[in-house]
Amino acid sequence: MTSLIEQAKQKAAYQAVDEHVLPSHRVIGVGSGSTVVHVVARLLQRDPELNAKTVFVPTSFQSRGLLLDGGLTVGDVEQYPNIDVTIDGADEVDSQLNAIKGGGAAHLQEKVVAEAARKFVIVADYRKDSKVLGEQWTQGVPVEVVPFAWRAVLKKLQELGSKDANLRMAVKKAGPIVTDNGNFLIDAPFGLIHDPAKVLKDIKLLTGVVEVGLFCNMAEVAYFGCEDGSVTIRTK
Ligand SMILES: O=C(CO)[C@H](O)[C@H](O)COP(=O)(O)O
Repeated sequence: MTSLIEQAKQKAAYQAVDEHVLPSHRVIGVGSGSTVVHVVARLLQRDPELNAKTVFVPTSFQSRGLLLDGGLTVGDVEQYPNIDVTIDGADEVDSQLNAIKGGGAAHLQEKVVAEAARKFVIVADYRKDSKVLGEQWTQGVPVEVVPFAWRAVLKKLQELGSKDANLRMAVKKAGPIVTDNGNFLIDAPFGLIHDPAKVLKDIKLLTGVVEVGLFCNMAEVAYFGCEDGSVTIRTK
């Protein structure tokens, strides 16, 4: 039996695909994570002739695999810098549509693919819906760092106020997780984040930081699958 959470993810993903992936679109950005599995499932239900005329730009090893397994054509931002729409999940979304991403360690490519799109759409279940970032997602802001600089960046993050910042460790591998880009990841909790754009800027300026999992003023719309089976749509 499908869990409530899984149903919520599916509802949000299906509705977002139905409302934002248009027959005229030729390049679609596809995010990463468990909600995006449902995005790809819905894309695969479209007219195969339409999908054959469309290129899909993945944001991780995981989403590339989903697209290839589905027989879809994949491309990258180097070939397709102008994306019609990108649909991705999120770890938390605030009332202004700012988001924390990077729970799956993929936020660098996710941000590039989202920024390349004319429209960025978020899909999530009800647990991700917050007024202020940091309410629900308490493990911290994901910060991708070059391995050489991790300890220096950790210290700077602590100085910025994230005293519990920590290197994300791997499961089923000794040592830290390594991102798809060969980097390390620090999770930096900042409590409630009332001004995410300021936190993003402060962290991004630290030498050795590659990308920060704060997506500010990027999403045009978010779809939240709710516990009662409905979908809440938040627009700017
Ligand atoms: O940012 C991400 C990966 O870096 C994901 O979109 C985010 O973690 C949400 O994942 P899920 O849909 O599995 O809850």
